[in-house]
Amino acid sequence: MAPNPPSPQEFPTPCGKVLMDYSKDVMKLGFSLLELLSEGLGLNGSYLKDYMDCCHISYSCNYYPPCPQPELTMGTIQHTDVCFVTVLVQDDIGGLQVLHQNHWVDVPPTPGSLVVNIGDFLQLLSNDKCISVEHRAISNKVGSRMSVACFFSESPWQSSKLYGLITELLSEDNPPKYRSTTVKDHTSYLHNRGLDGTSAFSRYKI
Ligand SMILES: O=C(O)CCC(=O)C(=O)O
Ligand SMILES: [Fe+2]
Repeated sequence: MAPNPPSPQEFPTPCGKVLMDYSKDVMKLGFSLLELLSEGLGLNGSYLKDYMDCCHISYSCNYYPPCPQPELTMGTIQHTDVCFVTVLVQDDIGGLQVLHQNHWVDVPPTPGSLVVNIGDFLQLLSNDKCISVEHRAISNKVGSRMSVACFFSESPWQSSKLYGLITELLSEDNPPKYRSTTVKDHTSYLHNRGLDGTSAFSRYKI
């Protein structure tokens, strides 16, 4: 959706306008979140947005049909998001779960609310101050479910910038836990590896 949104003809007719309108608002929200997260990390408010080579926004629009035997399958398997931040809107069916202290915890839908996830790159940049949450979506037999995840990242195809611990956060007490990587390298590693449910971070551990 950004920086180069598709042309209106490329969208399915019912959702083109609504996605474009939503994009404008969710971008404002995403940039405010990046500002707050920068401040939370003790950095200048514009730090994270400026640090990203080019803010790339993509969507994953998920449709989960009802399933007669949900215990035999999975909606979206365990993973972390390959981005800085994700803003997710879900309908009222439910199914999203996060891994907390080795237990799967439901993230029940709250009308009018959005879910914000930290992604892999923010964990890498912040040296684990922000944690890229393991999550999944389970299937259900109640009815079909939809969710739209908006990822704030950088285009894996357009940038070869190396992302690692933010230098301002580096100190004797806070040495880098991970080696730097590019969005392209991390994305292609995950695509080749597939969704096997293991953490991607062990690969970068120093
Ligand atoms: O459907 C959901 O609630 C989660 C979707 C998700 O994790 C994703 O698209 O990355
Ligand atoms: Fe996700």
